[in-house]
Amino acid sequence: MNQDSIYAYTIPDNGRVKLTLDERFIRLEYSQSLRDHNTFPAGCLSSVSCISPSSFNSKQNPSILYFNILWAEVSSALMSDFKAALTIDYCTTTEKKTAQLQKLTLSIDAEFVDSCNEWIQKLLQRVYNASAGVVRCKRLLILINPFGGQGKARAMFQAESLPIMDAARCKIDEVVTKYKGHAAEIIENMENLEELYDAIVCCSGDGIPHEVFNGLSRRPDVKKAFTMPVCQLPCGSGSALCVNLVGSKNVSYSSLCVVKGAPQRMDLCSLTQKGKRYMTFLSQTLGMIADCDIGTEHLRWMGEARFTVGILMRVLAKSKYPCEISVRIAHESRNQVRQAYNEHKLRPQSSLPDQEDGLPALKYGTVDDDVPEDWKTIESSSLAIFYVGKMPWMSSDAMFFPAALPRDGYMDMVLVDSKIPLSESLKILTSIEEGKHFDSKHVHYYKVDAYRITPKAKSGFISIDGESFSFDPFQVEIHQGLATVLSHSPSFQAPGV
Ligand SMILES: Nc1ncnc2c1ncn2[C@@H]1O[C@H](COP(=O)(O)OP(=O)(O)OP(=O)(O)O)[C@@H](O)[C@H]1O
Repeated sequence: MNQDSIYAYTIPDNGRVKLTLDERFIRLEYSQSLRDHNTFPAGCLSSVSCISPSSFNSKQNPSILYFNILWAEVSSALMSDFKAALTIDYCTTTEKKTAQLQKLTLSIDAEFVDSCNEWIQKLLQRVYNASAGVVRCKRLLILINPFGGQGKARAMFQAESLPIMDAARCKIDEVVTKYKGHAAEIIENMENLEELYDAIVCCSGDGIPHEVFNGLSRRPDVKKAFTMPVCQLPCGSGSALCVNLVGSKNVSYSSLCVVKGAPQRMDLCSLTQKGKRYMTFLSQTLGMIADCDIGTEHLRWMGEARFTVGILMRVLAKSKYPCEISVRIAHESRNQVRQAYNEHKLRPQSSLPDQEDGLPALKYGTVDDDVPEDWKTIESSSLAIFYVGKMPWMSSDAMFFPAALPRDGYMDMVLVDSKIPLSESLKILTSIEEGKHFDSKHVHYYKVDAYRITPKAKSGFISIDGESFSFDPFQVEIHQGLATVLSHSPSFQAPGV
């Protein structure tokens, strides 16, 4: 027998199955009699149900992608007829990035238990690629916001995520947040956080990751704290962190990606306002978008649709938001932004500057200091959209920043004036889903590394990572690769520019 192959038997009909470790998947070959009768192993109702469509070779030779495999083991208790049970826990996945937990149970001859265990060790090395930083049996701190989204976060976690994490032998500690700010407190104050857990999983919208990054920034050993990977299960009305890292709003598929994720560095920004310093990982906005985000709380029951409805109402009303923006622009024209995107996309993770001890010093001071002389100042009495983002998708139907990259050291800034024709505003609005507004001449798209915004209206909304902030001037600057996220891919799940 090839050492990458083992033989097992289907239960109860005892058909012979050869399982071979291929490059990216286990190949299953059934004996002729099974193929003739079109029967497949228990836990595998048909050839299609036990494979991922992308790895489907033929009906006769189904396969299970290593990425989809959670665990495998041989039971120590012998079954009847001197046989032991081999079980493989895995997920079937679809092209739309949904996942369903499956279990394949086969029997093996008792005399082959040792060689089967050796085969399983080889399998698990491929399933969890340690050299790529993938940790098996992860110890996960799950932070659940019971009110996130439509209040279903806990039930979603229990039903769709926990079975997958259990099957992957993860160690789960669940904490339900009790009040706004609780997640930040937990992260700031937990002793030995970095020794206890392999990742923090936010079972929520984007509010809890925002709190987690701020909690990490307040820990005594900031440098070490920011090596803690953070990720999200999409259980809120806005779950942009997950949409960008996973490319799906399916909780089961996102759970598979948590199990298979490895730490990846990501840029994080500092924001100063009214004498305080905060961390922001996703976005800052004032004007129409903030109005729709914060000003549509009464439409929360609509889920993500509340953003779309809110924007449409304001575009039709030609709402404007006077402000002064001072900005340090790195790439201004569309061509420059495209070129920067393509250069940075290929840059390896190892080229990041070494992180200093403690929270990085602010290169450009705070919002209370003078604006640096080389910044460009834009005064606008008719601005409609001021939106700055660090990730392409702001929600699963809005790719506002198609050129955003995880660690290029820039934020992407979008400015749109309210004076453009209504037809153009509507065109921009309908092209945001696929990021096509990037090419509109009415959209100003910059890559920037720092800016300040001063609202000129008496009242209004400011939204930072989807959280409501005081309607006062604030200043933001980027820290390249400061944070760590847990992701199965080093890139964002967006097509780019
Ligand atoms: N137990 C709690 N009670 C009240 N608020 C809470 C609680 N736990 C967390 N929060 C706060 O709820 C807010 C929204 O959280 P989250 O982002 O998870 O949900 P969401 O419904 O998706 O919201 P959004 O889409 O606006 O981000 C955050 O500010 C968070 O701090």
